[in-house]
Amino acid sequence: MLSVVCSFFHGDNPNWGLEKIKFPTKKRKIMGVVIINFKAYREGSGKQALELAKIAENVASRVDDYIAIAPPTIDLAEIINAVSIDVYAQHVDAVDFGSHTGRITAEMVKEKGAKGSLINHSERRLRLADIDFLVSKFKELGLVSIVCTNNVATTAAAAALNPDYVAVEPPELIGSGIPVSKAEPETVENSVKAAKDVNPNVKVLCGAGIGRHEDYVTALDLGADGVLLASGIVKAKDPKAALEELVGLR
Ligand SMILES: O=C(CO)COP(=O)(O)O
Repeated sequence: MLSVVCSFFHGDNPNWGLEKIKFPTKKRKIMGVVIINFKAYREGSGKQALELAKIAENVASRVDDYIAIAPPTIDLAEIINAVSIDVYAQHVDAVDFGSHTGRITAEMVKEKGAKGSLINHSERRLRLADIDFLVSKFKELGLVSIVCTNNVATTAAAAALNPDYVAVEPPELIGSGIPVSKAEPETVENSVKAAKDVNPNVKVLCGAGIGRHEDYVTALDLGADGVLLASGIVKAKDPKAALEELVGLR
């Protein structure tokens, strides 16, 4: 996957006799997965969630990267009806329909049109047996499973359950603005290796502190299929500009 990336053309070509001219860096041509988790941020819920979803849809329409969103559950139905990009839940409970007050089942989010869900986010951890239950249930229902993990060992364990994606996010870097792909490249690289050793079909995302184009490029260079991110876009002063920068449109 080494150079899916090839996204930089630093431009002085001596053959053209234009040594002195610096051509602008051209960023596009990176086609990974970008999943934006709105969490329970004020900027990512209610009316603002809808605005953010439309921004993601607009940017997605201008690139070949796979851009999807995970808004709060309460906003899922409205957003799914309003945009054409894939929408994921942030969490579902490991239960079937039944007497479970306040719970959300996988069937419920599927009925609303969700593409899948994050499972076991570090802010919403589950027991191993529950993760296994959900991954199997998602397969039966045709939902896409994204199992979040915190390190190399748990990434390998999650990959063994055969989800569609694993997403490694060191909790100490979440929301820090310090990108995992720069601060802990070995975590990303070794997670990719460990996950693919166990399950060559699983796709691997990394997340925590990702916000800039170079963080995304580095993640792909390290072998990841893409990034899972939140605050870098959701809490940005100008989320549209931030997402455009992330995917290399500016
Ligand atoms: O938890 C995350 C995405 O699920 C990462 O959050 P930040 O992008 O805010 O670090």
